[in-house]
Amino acid sequence: MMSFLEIKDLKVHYPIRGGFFNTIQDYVYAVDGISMKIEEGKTYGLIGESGSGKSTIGKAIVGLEKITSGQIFYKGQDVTRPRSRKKTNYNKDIQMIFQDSMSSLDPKKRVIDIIAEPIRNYEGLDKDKEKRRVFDLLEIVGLPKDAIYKYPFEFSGGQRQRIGVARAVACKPRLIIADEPVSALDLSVQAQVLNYMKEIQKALQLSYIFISHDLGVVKHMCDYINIMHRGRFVETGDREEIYQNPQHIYTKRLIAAIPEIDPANRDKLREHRIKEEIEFENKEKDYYDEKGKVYDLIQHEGTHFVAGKKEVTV
Ligand SMILES: Nc1ncnc2c1ncn2[C@@H]1O[C@H](COP(=O)(O)OP(=O)(O)OP(=O)(O)O)[C@@H](O)[C@H]1O
Repeated sequence: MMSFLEIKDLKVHYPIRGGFFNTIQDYVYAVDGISMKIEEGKTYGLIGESGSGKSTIGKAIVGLEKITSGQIFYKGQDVTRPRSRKKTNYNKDIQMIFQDSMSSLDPKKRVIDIIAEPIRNYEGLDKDKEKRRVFDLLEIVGLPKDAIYKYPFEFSGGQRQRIGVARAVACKPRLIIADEPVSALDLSVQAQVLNYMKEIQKALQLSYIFISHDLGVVKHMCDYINIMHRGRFVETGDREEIYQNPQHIYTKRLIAAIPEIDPANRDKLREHRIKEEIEFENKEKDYYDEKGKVYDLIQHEGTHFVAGKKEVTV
């Protein structure tokens, strides 16, 4: 299938200023050369530890973060510069939702105004049609009609996250970038939110970029997974390739860190985790250069790519 969005060699570097004249002393290489292709109806995981650059990629794609270099193509058009985005509907078609629904939803606004905001920005429907659309959206995300005149604080965390999703899908986007959308929620509520996100995906042919630090959470969501470390992809592939046949020492370590629910297996898992930690330390120089930078990706097989020195990965 053809991809509708392509990210090429994206870099976002933040200057670190200091000294008497507040000059640039160095850079944080938050995102340092990542490429992705997004197809319709698919889910892509962006997984890595805190600080690996996941959120920065999401924000750079939706225009909340300035891109240092690289390109974004949408429907074949170069939309890297914000000014070039209008004619392709890029800003309407690519939406982002965040982990903390309490701070991302305006507490002074009622649900109708929160959800209708993008509709007002992009479609300008008359009041009746707008209200009907908001009712439809509430139904899609499983909230009652009377939610419409309430304020965000009147809902639970899981319900607020549904409001965030309703707002994100209000103008029928093609891609939603979901930044840790369930990590602030209880386990049981996490499953509910993930399930309806999947249902909405099917109904609307949506694609997702799903950001998480936890490979366990995204296991059943993602078709493709990009494992991220130090601003770069260390391993990319489809779900089976990553979970069943991980190649990079960092991916192996992340998989070993997935919590074990069954108490009978916990000791075994702890041993496995320690083994992977030792393996990581012993083999680090094969997978990272002398400055600690992740090597370029090399094809392992099919859609499975692994960063490392050639002799290690083939
Ligand atoms: N505005 C900024 N100025 C300077 N450095 C920044 C800025 N925003 C992010 N960073 C740095 O860039 C790196 C990547 O941050 P980012 O938030 O993308 O990571 P993340 O993988 O999403 O982590 P988390 O899961 O904690 O959100 C971090 O080292 C972070 O400290």
